[in-house]
Amino acid sequence: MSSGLTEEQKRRIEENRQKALARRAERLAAQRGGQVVIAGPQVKEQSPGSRGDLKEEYNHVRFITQRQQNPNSPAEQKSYLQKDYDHYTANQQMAGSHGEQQKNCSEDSEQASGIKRFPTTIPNSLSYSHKHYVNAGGQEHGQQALINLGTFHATLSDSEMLMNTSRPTEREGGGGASQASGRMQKLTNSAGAGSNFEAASYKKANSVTKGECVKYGEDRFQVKIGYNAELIALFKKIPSKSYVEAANQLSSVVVAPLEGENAGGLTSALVKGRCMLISRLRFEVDIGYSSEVIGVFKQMDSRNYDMNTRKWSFLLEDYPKLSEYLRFPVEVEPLPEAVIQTFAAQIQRSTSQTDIPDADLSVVDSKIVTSLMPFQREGVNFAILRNGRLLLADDMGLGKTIQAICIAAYYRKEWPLLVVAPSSVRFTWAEAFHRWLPSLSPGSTNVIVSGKDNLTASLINIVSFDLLSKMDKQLKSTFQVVIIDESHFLKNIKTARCQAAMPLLKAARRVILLSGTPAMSRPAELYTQIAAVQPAFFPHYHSFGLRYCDAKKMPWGWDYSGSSNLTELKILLEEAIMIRRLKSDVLSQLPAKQRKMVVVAPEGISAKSKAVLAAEAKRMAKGYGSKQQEKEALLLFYNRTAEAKIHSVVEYILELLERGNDKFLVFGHHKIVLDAIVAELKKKHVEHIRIDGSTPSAERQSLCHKFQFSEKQVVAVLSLTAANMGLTLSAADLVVFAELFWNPGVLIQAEDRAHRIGQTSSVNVHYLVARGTADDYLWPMIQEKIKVLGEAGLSETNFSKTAESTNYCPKPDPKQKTIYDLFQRTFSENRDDADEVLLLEAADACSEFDSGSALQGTEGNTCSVISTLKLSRATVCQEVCSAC
Ligand SMILES: Nc1ncnc2c1ncn2[C@@H]1O[C@H](COP(=O)(O)OP(=O)(O)OP(=O)(O)O)[C@@H](O)[C@H]1O
Repeated sequence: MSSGLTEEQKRRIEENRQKALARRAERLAAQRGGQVVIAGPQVKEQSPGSRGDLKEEYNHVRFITQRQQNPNSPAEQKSYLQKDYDHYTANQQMAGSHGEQQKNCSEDSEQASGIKRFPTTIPNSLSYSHKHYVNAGGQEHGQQALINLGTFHATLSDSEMLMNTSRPTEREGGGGASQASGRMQKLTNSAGAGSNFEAASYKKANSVTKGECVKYGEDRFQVKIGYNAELIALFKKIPSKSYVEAANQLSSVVVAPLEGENAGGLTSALVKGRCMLISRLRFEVDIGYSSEVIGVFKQMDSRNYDMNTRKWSFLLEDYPKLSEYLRFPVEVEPLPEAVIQTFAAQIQRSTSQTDIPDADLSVVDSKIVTSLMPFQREGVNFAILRNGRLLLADDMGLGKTIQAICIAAYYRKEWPLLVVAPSSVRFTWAEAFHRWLPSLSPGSTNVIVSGKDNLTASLINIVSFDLLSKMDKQLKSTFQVVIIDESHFLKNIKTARCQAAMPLLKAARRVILLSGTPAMSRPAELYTQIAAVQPAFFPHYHSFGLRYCDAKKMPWGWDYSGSSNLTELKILLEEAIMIRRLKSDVLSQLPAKQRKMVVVAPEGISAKSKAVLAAEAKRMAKGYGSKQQEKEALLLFYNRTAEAKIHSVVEYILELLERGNDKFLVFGHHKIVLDAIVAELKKKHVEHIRIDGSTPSAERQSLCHKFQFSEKQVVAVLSLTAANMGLTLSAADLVVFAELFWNPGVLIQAEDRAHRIGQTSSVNVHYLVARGTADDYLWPMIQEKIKVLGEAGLSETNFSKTAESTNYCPKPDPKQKTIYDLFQRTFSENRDDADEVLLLEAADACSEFDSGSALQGTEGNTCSVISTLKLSRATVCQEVCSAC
């Protein structure tokens, strides 16, 4: 409403108002007479200069400060205001830190000390059971006297005021503020409350007269209110525009302004706040100061005041009562519907589930059930308690796969199952299903390799994110059970993969999202995953954004990149959506190393490479005349494997980076592999170190130091043969083998660059294995060798039990058997002649370039493989082997 006042009128009104305030402060100070003493913490006197530091939420403090800045304010008045301010400061502390804390500690001492305590109940007179209408014309209307306050700008004539003098009784007041009124409460303007909180609150406890403004004719309004002498006195002294504001400064009066107006036309009249969940049982109200609000708070049995945060909190069971009491013009943002739904049991005081019950997993293969570690079993229980819809956000390497398979198997009757995963791990998923669920028949997994494949061909269908978005026609068929591996790949709602997946997820009965890093930088990234698990929680992104992303309107639209109410979001997630354990939480249940075989995507291997490898295998299957020829053939096969794997290896490393993995080590043997990885890292501006045979020893330590202590260094690219010993790289807890090696000792030593003193975590080891390559023979051989070493107590770690790899054996066809035997013979039977010799040959051939190599100083053998290939040793060695 526009005032239409001249500047002079405004100034006079303001002056009058200041005077009224000053008078009131004086009167209240006299009433106190220095006798009301509040026990509690010593209140620090605030200097005027310090006011600017006060928190914004205390609107009344701002208000007072404005006045003090008013050059028209009399000096005398200033001193009152200063007094009021000091009182406010003292009482603010009392109302909160002291007032509430003393519920526990000072109420007893009060009696003993004779110190007066702050009243703890809201007056009954806040109700509307008796209305007294008084008008400026002085007509009394029966029981209802109308105070017609004239036009908004007029001055009230003192003598004309007639009042109904009947006072509301305790009984008439009913049992509480808005309970009786059933309508919105008007709580005081913070300015008034702040100006003399202590005395005001004290009086308020005994009697509060509640009223409201209503329109009366064209340009007038009335105040409907019960009798209140203080109010009448005030009305007589001030200009009408200031009535409501001034009235609300009286602690014994509550007047709701005209609809659409704030009291006295001031925006500060509203007391604004918001409710936030702070634990599974409690919520907090963050609100501007108001004595009445505190009065309401004190009616709640479960109230608690936090001295540090200066905030009030309550049990959720008080939420309905409190939200009923705190109504306009107390504007309190309620708890989101998602929170109310999730914590309905606590709100309704029914007992809430604290322990997750053990699910009956008798329908699931016993192999997987008995293999679950205790925390994994808890994860499965959590999922089943939530009807198979969850985000499993365990740290990397904690076995999300086994848990997801177990959860999905619990709902086996609802299969076919869809698994959506990064393309590099699709085959690893297929292997894992067969490993953990031996009851599955061999043909029950269907790995989709092209957009033309049938998405529902088998009981278990595994597809990459990218292919899923290309199979839109088939997406019409729904799956009841869906697993999404690395679900943060869906964080951007605009991507094709997300748009393809979301309808599927919303339609499915069970949704199992897996991610070690569900959000990497901001809550906005969680929205799609929350919507996938609980579509009803936040049907609109905007409401989620407002609550948790500190959404801000910008000239170009809404900015959701911030964060807000994170404690509440965390509790909500943990209660209804997500289970997340960090490695450190479950370290005692974990083995020191967790090895995993990753079957890389075969599409990464070109048709040409496949043909070359097939030709090599065919030749090998025929056998050779001498051992030397056998060795040479094997090494050639190994070289070809390296070439073939490059693309898939690089893809896997990029996926690890996309997941936001911390530092990790990548070991490879061939120079072309390391070169390709490094080239890609450079392209993507990923900081890394590289240590291979050409790295001078003087530089190795400084590179290691850089990797260990610089946050920026993400990847260490290492030569299997030149960097498997003597280096400490424990800043990483993930080791990736881009290539296999026939000597498990070398692999274990390489793993131990991360798994060594200084390592506080369990180390994850990923072996990248490509089908149709030398890996088909190397991998089972490595497993076998490590098993033997472990059984003989010669290896600290083995692949059994928790670190066991997938069963990955060459198919029992005669050709493969021959090649496998060839590998076994060459690399196992005669270790001195094979493993070390082959390894050292390469190093020896180029030791002149490799002064710091771990292999330096080893008795050299000639690089017989190379020489028999009739190529220049140095050239081939440099081209092939990264040790050089
Ligand atoms: N209970 C278990 N018994 C045996 N092996 C296990 C168990 N839990 C996990 N593992 C093994 O630990 C390794 C890591 O598990 P998995 O790949 O499921 O972890 P993850 O949490 O999915 O990690 P990432 O986030 O890297 O994908 C795998 O080799 C897996 O087989």
